[in-house]
Parts: sequence; C-alpha cells; structure tokens
Amino acid sequence: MTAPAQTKANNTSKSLSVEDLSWSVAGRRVLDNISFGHQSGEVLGVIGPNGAGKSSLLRCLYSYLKPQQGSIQLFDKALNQYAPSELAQTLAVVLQHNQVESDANLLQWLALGRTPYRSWRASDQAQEMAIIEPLMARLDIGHLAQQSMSSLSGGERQRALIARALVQQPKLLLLDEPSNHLDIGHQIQIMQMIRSLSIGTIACLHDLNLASAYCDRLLILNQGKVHAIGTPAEVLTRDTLRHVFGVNAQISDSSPPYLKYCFPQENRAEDGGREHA
Ligand SMILES: Nc1ncnc2c1ncn2[C@@H]1O[C@H](COP(=O)(O)OP(=O)(O)OP(=O)(O)O)[C@@H](O)[C@H]1O
Repeated sequence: MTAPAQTKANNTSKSLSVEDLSWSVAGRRVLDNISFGHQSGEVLGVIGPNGAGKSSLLRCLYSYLKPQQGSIQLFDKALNQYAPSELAQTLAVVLQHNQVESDANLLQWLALGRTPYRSWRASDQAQEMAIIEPLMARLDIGHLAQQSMSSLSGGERQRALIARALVQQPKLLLLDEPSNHLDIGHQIQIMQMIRSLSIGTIACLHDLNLASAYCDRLLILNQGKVHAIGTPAEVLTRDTLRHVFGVNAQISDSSPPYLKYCFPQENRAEDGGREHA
C-alpha cells in the first residue's frame, strides 16, 4: 500500500475543539464525555466497532444532533452560533448512506453545491464550472457529467457525493465511511485525494489498514467513549485490536503500521475480553 504523505497538520491551530460532549437517546448514553481537538489540515480517522458511536459523533459535529452536554468550537466559534449558510461554507459532509433523490444530471446536481455562495443575482456559471470541472476529473466522474444521478452506480454516486462536498469549498470535510461502495482502486484514490487536500478531514473508517495508511491520527471510539487518540503507530496495538474490535492481528513495525489478521480467529471477542459490560 502507498505510504502516506508526511503529516498534514500544518501547525497547532485547531479547526475543531470538542469538550466533554455527551449525547443520549431513549435513555441511553451513546456518546459519553468525548473530548478531542482537530488540528488545521490534519486527516483524523475515527475508528471503532459497529455501534461505537462514530456516526453519532459526526452528526453532532455538523449540528444535526444536539448534544445534551459539552461544547463544540468550530474555528474558534461555538458551533451553535453558526448560521446555516455560514456553516455550509465551513463544513461539508458526506454521509454513510448515499442515496440521492434527484432527477438532475450529475453536472446540474454538483452545481447545487454552490448554493451557499449564490446571491440573489444570477450565478456566475463560468466561475462555478472552473470549480466543478477539475473536481469531476479528480474524482474520475467527468465522463458522467450528463448522466442522471439516479442512474449512477453505487461507487460513481459515492465519488459524486465527495465531489459535491468539495464543490462547497469547505474548510473542514466530514466523511462517514468514504470508501463505502468503492472498489479497492477507487478507495485508495479517494484516500490519496483526501490526503492531498489543503483542508482538514475527519473521516469514520472501518478499514483499519486504510485508516493507518492515510490518517495523521486516529481516534478510537468504543461504547461511546474515547478509547485512545494518537498516531496510527501509537494507537493500533494488539491489545486494542483484541479488546476493542475482538480480533487477533499481527502489526508490522513499519510506519505506518500494517495489520495482518490471523485466520481463523481462535480467540474472538467473547474469549478475548472485548470491553463489553
Ligand atoms: N436515534 C437513535 N435512536 C436510538 N438509538 C440510536 C439512535 N442513533 C444511534 N443510536 C444507537 O447508538 C449506537 C451508536 O450508533 P452509531 O450509528 O453512532 O454507531 P457507529 O459507530 O457509527 O456504527 P456503525 O459502525 O455500525 O456504522 C447504536 O447502538 C445505535 O443503535
């Protein structure tokens, strides 16, 4: 696998700061006292087993869910102080489930990503195309420009969604499973592209090898709590894999570390002590 670029975090300035965040639903605490910072420009991967709270955390970060406790500062301003259009110029989100209800063709649909920047005057189409066309080329969807959104394959639609998020020209990108629906070639292409962006990214990822290869730091969530946060080499340990994910794996000494799973798994979670109540 391609070695990652050097760290993207350009300095110690924070784009996002989360303090003591908790969110409960139906009497259950799904997110429990979460605190972390995101450095400007860095790629932060959020990993953890199914149900750990990754998507819920992301939903809090783009203001869809309102945590009952804690604070979120986005570029030094409280998230709940952002007006909708200001937030759309600051954050772009790609969700895990990528259904798109639209009869528009890809190009028309991508142009809607410029809505937060449009005034009452006619939009500047030439300027919008200068933003959209290079992104279509970069995401390998230029040949689909005239095709209707409803006819795209799952992988094409996923790349279209990422392009649409970037058309917004956000300062921070939130991605929930960006490699969903993608073949391995496009998974690597997307992760490499994310690394090459000048803006920072927070991405929920299930593939720990992709996360290790392409993220500056990883935040491991387990049962709604931060289990660990640090570089892939710091947090991807055999103990964590066994206790959080319930798997046995060999971890290379290389940087970033590469995981090799042991098959068959003789000591799965039930025997290996996953941190379940
Ligand atoms: N609106 C809700 N009502 C009830 N339970 C919820 C709600 N939203 C999330 N949950 C529960 O909170 C837990 C965390 O869900 P979440 O989708 O955040 O996990 P995740 O880490 O993203 O999981 P996955 O890897 O499977 O996508 C799950 O047990 C889920 O069922």
